[in-house]
Amino acid sequence: MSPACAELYDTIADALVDQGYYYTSRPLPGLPTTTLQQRIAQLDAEAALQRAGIGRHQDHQINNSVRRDSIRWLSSEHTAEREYLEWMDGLRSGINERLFMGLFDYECHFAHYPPGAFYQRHLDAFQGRTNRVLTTVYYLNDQWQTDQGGELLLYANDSDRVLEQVLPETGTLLVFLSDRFPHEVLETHRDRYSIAGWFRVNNSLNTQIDPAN
Ligand SMILES: O=C(O)CCC(=O)C(=O)O
Ligand SMILES: [Fe+2]
Repeated sequence: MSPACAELYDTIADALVDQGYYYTSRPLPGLPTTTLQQRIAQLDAEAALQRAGIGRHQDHQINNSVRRDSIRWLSSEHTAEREYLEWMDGLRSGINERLFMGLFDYECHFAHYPPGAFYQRHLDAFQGRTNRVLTTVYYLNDQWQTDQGGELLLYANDSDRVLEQVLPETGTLLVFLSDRFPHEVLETHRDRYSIAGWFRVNNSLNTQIDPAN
């Protein structure tokens, strides 16, 4: 691990302890941008993204009033995707070494929100009822302007207080405890690309489905 990474993991771990989330709009060392932008553009052109639903397996359903994005899960078969997954695996060990969170694996999907798309306020996990413990969102849109909508609003738990209003600008990364922070994606006025992911614990006793993803 390079000193730059160790320092970054310290910063992220400290932020998670202090406030439950970490947010930076500064591109991070080793985290790809251009290759992932090219990859999602290619997938989009090939119509390889599919409308996201809510609920899992037999409960999976498309609900236009809740979310209107299209997604595709990343896999390590493609170079750009693998580099992203490897970076997140480094972060996983970095956080485990510092906070003993027992993060076991990581899953993530590309998401495309076309103009008019949004995702209503939701929690990624309910307390004690999921194995998703830490959410990441990474953005891939150059030159996002404040009048283009599509911001992510991160709320304080059980209140309407907005903690962060995040422009989905290339290189911006947000990491937060999945069961603590309600959030929403405001209606976007231009195509909006991102990667949403979840670090999970290995909780095989847990049979509950995850809400909303
Ligand atoms: O794209 C974003 O800003 C957040 C997406 C999200 O909340 C989710 O996929 O659960
Ligand atoms: Fe979410």
